[in-house]
Amino acid sequence: MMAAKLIDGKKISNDIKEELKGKVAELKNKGITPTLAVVLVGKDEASKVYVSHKKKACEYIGIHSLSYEMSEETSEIELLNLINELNNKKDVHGILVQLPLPKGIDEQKVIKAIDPSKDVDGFHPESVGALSIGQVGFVSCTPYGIIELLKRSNIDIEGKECVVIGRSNIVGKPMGMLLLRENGTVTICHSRTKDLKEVTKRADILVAAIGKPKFVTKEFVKDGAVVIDVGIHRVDGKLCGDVDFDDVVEHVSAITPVPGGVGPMTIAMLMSNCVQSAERLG
Ligand SMILES: NC(=O)C1=CN([C@@H]2O[C@H](COP(=O)(O)OP(=O)(O)OC[C@H]3O[C@@H](n4cnc5c(N)ncnc54)[C@H](OP(=O)(O)O)[C@@H]3O)[C@@H](O)[C@H]2O)C=CC1
Ligand SMILES: Nc1nc(=O)c2c([nH]1)NC[C@@H]1CN(c3ccc(C(=O)N[C@@H](CCC(=O)O)C(=O)O)cc3)C=[N+]21
Repeated sequence: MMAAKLIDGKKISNDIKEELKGKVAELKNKGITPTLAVVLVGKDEASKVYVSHKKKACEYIGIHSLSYEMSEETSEIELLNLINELNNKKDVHGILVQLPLPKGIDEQKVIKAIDPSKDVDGFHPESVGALSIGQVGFVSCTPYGIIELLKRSNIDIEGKECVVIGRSNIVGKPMGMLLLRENGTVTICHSRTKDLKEVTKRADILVAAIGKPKFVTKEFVKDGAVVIDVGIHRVDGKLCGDVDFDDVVEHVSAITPVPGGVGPMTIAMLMSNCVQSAERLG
């Protein structure tokens, strides 16, 4: 039995937002108002919630947010035209197209249309490429937020066994790249991994991004490991993650809760990327 330390993503994200407020004030003194364009297509309920959180965070920090809500019937061409328009607007510093997009719209094509210098989600192939070869570019907000959570909780990554469950383009893969950049020894698991539990039990730092509620139980976790829960699910009206929190909490040295862990950090890093973009683009 050990006393697990709760990693407070809400508090750490608030610290980051306070720091950003100062930077936004400096930019405004120079006549620059950081501006984020948020594009929401269709009627996905979860997306609406996340987008509203993003707008609220912008307001709090002083970032100007432009909102584009398009119907479920929007065509790919209409969306590409809007992105092109936003690419050409000098006073827009960040463009975010909320995923998932309705069926019939090619997500990769849409992401590719965003000017990489405004790609605050870090999803453009150029941003992904930059991350993988160690060049400057926007980093995907969720994994970037997880690195900040670890650093600000004084958890060392260097030399540690880091295991990521999930290999999506927006979480698992960039997470692996970032942990590698921090000199972790990285393993990425997925649905074809054999003996998943044997692999995850090696982890000093275990990141769960599977998309299955309470999937990770204590059988997956080494005593004293650090567990980061990326998952977010609404089950019986309550939020939970990919980790069975109550089952593992006694066995870990530190863990992120859901809600109040990784989610708020995703938003904070999006804000950080917007400010960075405004600093670069002017
Ligand atoms: N808090 C936040 O800010 C964010 C939270 N999320 C949440 O994080 C979770 C993951 O998101 P995302 O990466 O987009 O999800 P995806 O569904 O795109 O990816 C899930 C990954 O998990 C793997 N997987 C699925 N089942 C198993 C299994 N039984 N054993 C091992 N691996 C498995 C899949 O493997 P394979 O590739 O082989 O199919 C896939 O790589 C979701 O709950 C999502 O809602 C997402 C983004 C941000
Ligand atoms: N282009 C794009 N960029 C994204 O960054 C993106 C996306 N599409 N599509 C969906 C995922 C998911 N995501 C979350 C953001 C905030 C919370 C968040 O704020 N969570 C709160 C609670 C949220 C709630 O109340 O439901 C928490 O965990 O405490 C969660 C998940 C961003 N994503």
